[in-house]
Amino acid sequence: MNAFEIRGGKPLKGEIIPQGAKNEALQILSAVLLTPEQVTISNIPDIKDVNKLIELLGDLGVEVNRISKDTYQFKAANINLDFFQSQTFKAKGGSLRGSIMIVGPLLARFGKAAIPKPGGDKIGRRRLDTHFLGFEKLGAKFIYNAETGFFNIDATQLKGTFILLDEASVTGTANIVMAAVLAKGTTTIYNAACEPYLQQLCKMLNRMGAKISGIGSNLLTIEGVEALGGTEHRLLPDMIEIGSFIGLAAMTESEITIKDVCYQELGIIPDVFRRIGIQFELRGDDIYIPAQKHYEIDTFIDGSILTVADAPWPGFTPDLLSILLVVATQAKGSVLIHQKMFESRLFFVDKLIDMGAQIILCDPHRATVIGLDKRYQLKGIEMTSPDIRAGVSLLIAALSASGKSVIHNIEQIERGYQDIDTRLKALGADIRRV
Ligand SMILES: CC(=O)N[C@H]1[C@@H](OP(=O)(O)OP(=O)(O)OC[C@H]2O[C@@H](n3ccc(=O)[nH]c3=O)[C@H](O)[C@@H]2O)O[C@H](CO)[C@@H](O)[C@@H]1O
Ligand SMILES: C=C(OP(=O)(O)O)C(=O)O
Repeated sequence: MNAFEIRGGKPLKGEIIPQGAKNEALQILSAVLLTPEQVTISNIPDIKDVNKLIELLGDLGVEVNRISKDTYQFKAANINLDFFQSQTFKAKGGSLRGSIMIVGPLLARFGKAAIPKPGGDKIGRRRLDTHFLGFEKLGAKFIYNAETGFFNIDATQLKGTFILLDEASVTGTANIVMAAVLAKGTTTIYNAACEPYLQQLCKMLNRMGAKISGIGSNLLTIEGVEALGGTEHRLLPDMIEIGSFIGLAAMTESEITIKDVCYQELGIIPDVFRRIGIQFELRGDDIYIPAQKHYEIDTFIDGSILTVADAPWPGFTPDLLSILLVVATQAKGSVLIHQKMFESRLFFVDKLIDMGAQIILCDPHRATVIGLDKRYQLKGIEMTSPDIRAGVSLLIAALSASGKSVIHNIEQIERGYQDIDTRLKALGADIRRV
């Protein structure tokens, strides 16, 4: 297992280009299964999760052609439906949460699918009810085989209907949309997730011939069509990477420019970092963060302690809460971080406490951070990354800390951040793989 060794406490400087969005990539790649025609996708990040899904598509019979570093052509003309029952599929599909999103397109196009219990981060219970309830509403039947660990799903002809989602699940909405585009009649999805990556998916599907309206809202209407054709699609920059780099700059007192961020797609993210006290400017479509010694956490208007909580889009994404928490440890003031969606994502704060941060873990969902205002520097330690975003938060903490830190289990970080050590080194970070 690889680890990063970091010698922190050095300011960084320079420009960084965010990678294409991991979570958009997983939706968009699944959608190539909806057509026998060619789909070209660009700005694909070269990261573990995405590469695993591309490999899985290849195993299913999709012709995969890498035409440049970040651009691929896909052609799902001949799909091998028997691959579903194989142990290879079980192992590969089971290790990647995003693999659940191949079910919607396969049901839509072939009337059947199977899926092993999917993986992803161990950040609390992660149910899939929304996906399954949605498919069932469209007419699919599920059989779970406890012995093999597979869900087998059958649907001779999906039929459009009204679906009120039990929660605004991101991958759930994407999956149901992909199932509904080829269903007979009209599907209405209420309480749909509406984050930018889903909007991107719906726009791409419309370019392929689908009829989806209400894009960007929580009420999607999908008129089923007979077939979809090929298209070209470019992924947005990864907004979680962008947020991570804003946090990195503040914590390490660095002057950093984040290039081509597609600012209009970042929603409330910049405002939340501003409320933590971080200053930055929009220059064209770049975010410029000056080196800043101190930053002060805002209070609510009535003077009470600021709370930052996650919420379905356009609320603040849960994937940036761990990063915000780390950044708050060196701010002036206090903040309550409330992770509502996931119940095991805050336990990594014990490592930050070991490094010298002042944090009270109130319960599995809430942590109060008492900012040090840089009175004391965090100190480097040896630690293990429990999940992708905690991993990057610890990396940011280590880069700001005095002395040496070692972060183990960096596979977790690398499933979502491309060449992170090389890109940080280019900014002047002292980081090496051991
Ligand atoms: C591959 C991928 O795209 N993963 C993202 C996707 O996961 P994913 O699509 O798996 O997450 P969901 O949106 O389904 O839900 C995430 C968690 O939030 C809870 N929940 C969700 C909606 C809601 O209204 N109330 C609520 O409590 C769910 O029970 C679940 O525990 O969206 C999550 C929420 O933005 C992100 O953290 C993941 O990075
Ligand atoms: C939790 C995440 O990913 P996944 O849903 O793949 O576990 C994430 O990207 O922060």
